[in-house]
Amino acid sequence: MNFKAIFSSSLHDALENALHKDQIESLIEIPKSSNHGDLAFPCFTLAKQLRKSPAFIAEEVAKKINSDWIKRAEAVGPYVNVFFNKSLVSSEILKDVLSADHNYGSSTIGSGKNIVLDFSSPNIAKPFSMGHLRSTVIGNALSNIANQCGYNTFRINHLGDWGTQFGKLITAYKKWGEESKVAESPIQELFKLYIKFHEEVENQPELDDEARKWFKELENGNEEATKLWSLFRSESLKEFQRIYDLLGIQFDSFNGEAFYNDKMEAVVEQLASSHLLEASEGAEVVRLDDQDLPPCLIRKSDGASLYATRDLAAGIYRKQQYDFFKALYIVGQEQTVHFKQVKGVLKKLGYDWADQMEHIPFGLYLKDGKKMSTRKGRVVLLEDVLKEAIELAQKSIEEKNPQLTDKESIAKDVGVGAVLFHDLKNDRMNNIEFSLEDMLTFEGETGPYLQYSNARAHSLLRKAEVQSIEAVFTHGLDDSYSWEVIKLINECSAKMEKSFELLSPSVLAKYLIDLAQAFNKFYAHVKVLEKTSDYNEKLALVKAVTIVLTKGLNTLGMGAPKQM
Ligand SMILES: NC(=[NH2+])NCCC[C@H](N)C(=O)O
Repeated sequence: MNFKAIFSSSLHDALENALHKDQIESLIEIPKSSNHGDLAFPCFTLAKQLRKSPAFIAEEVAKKINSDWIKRAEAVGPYVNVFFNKSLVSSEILKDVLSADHNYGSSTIGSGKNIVLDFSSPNIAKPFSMGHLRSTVIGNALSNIANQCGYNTFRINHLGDWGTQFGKLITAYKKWGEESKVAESPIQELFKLYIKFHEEVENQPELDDEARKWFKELENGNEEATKLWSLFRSESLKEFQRIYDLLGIQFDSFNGEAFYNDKMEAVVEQLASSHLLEASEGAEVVRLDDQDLPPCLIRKSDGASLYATRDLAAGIYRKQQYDFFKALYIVGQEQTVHFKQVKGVLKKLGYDWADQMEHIPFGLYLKDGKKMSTRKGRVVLLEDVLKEAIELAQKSIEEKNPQLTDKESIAKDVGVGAVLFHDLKNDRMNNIEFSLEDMLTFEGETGPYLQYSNARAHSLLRKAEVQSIEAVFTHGLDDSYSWEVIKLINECSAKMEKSFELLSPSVLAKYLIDLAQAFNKFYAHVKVLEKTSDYNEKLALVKAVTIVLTKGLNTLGMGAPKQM
């Protein structure tokens, strides 16, 4: 139900075409205090046009407002304030929600359009960093939000599984590596080897040449190199998969950088034949001075390809494969220049669709105000974080609700949800202070608070012991607490769309907090289980809250347990 459209259409009739409908709609305001109505129309623009005082016009217009949905219109100074017919409107909205059920909130604005999301994309043989966590969580939520808006999505994990570092790793593994250790804890061992390489190279610079040679071998398909590389890759993937399983996140493709190994030559040739490739200190680059960007390095002096070369090939491949409406790259802000360069080069090749590629950056995780990094000892391993969150959730359930049957899976939903929500409620560009305690409290703007509100609504429905709620409402709800909840429920699909438009899950996250807060106020003031004449309506509202909260939580990538 579109409140603004109802009001503006009624205003349009009242104003006898003095203003255009769109113009009216853009002028309508939501009053700060609900004492001033649900919507208000300021009469200044009209006053100028008609050369009468705004207050006089407000009086005239208020008298002419006439709609079944609107209970009362009153002039207050220069404003026309309207109050909607709460019982009529709420019955209508509740009918909508109950009949749409879990489809409520979905829309079709994106139907027939494809969105490619490149997210998570950790680097093989390196720990999964907090930055990768943010990319994973934000990318997953954006993909779900896009689906709710009707878009088709393709979720791609662009694994960092190619590049000169694999030459280093092969060199180090051949010198110091042990197969059994790598099999036991692959990423830890491989990362150690990588660090050892960097220590040793200080005194033995020839190691660098060896590493370069091995990467060349790898690029040329040498059997030994390829075998080692696939071992590193598959062992690392196993570890990453454990994290994805914990998070409940899936991908459509794990085509990482290596996938483009046989697709880069074509791009390089195209660049050459378009006379875009220039020699620079033995390497080959594309100059982007005209875009105020540093040159994009395409090929090193030894012929090896680069990160950017692979992203160029990937961009072209994805356009062909998915004919995307948008290609989103959910990657930390430190790669801003890189993505500008990739787009810049593609545009120079005449690919105007490069404008449909969008880098979606995000801020850092901080610990005690400093960047949480994998290098300087401030490393926090993600799997440990998630496991600790789950354990803490389990303890709290054990204390609060020891008789629950499904404790383990609920603890997982709550623990993981806490970590996810702590991230997603922030505007994505903000830095986030990492604190497990803050994440896991049941009060304030947290994941557990949302999940708990939803579980509380479910528990009311269980206690009411009704088989099903009939969507036939004879009374309607007309108290102010229900009304606040109803108005929020009605915003569900608009919030989904806004979240996608701004490519920010925080819009949805904040909306869910508002809804949970309004519901908890309702719960505190309205005796839901008292068999009043509007008993059925109250239960319908509670049911509608569970539908919207569950939809919202799932869209953010969180579980929505019915009990906790
Ligand atoms: N198409 C891309 N470049 N995606 C992002 C890759 C992120 C990269 N593996 C990193 O960890 O920094």
